[in-house]
Amino acid sequence: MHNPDTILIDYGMGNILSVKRALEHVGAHVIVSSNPDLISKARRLVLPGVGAFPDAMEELNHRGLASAIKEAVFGSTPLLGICLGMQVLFETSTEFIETSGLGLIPGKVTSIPRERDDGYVRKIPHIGWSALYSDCGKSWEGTILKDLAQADSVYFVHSFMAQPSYTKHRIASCNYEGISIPAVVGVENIVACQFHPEKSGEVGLRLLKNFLSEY
Ligand SMILES: NC(=O)CC[C@H](N)C(=O)O
Repeated sequence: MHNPDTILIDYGMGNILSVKRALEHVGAHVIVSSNPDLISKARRLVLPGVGAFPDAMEELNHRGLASAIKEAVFGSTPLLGICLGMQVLFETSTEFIETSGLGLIPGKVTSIPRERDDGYVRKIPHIGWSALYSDCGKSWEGTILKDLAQADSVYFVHSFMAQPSYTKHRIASCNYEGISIPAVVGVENIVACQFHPEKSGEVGLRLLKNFLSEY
């Protein structure tokens, strides 16, 4: 039996319902909350997000959620960040204007480069299914990717990419028109994915189920 009470953090930045439905489908008892007290005491947290980085940070800060999330994470609460909810875990982003993030993962968020060395211009945003592969041959045991196969595909929608400062924090990447994009990162009790597990069919659901069992 999974420990109940996964708190899905509501900070006004989209896609809450589809993430809630997907988590419930794999057996989670989900509470949607924007209450800093509840969040700082959660058993497990999910931080979703769609939109722009500066807006997300503004919401997290003025609702008192940035400090609640940090308190929880420093107290070893497992946290899953999804898409923009992954990017805000990093130190800074250059989306629109350089903005500080939560700083829980060393590294920065920068735009996906448009120009390739051979002159080809990438389509931005990166929208669609891309295959995951292990970074530096790292094992996926004990992570949200447990039991997934190399080259299983997941659904991405983004123009920016989060780049961990340390390769040890990279768990999986995808190759988008010749550039390697970090797709899953992990630091201790934090794990985060750039793609949308709630839009990634069976593979996405398996990954959410792994979050409940492994974290
Ligand atoms: N899908 C999104 O909300 C994208 C998040 C972020 N603005 C990015 O472009 O990477």
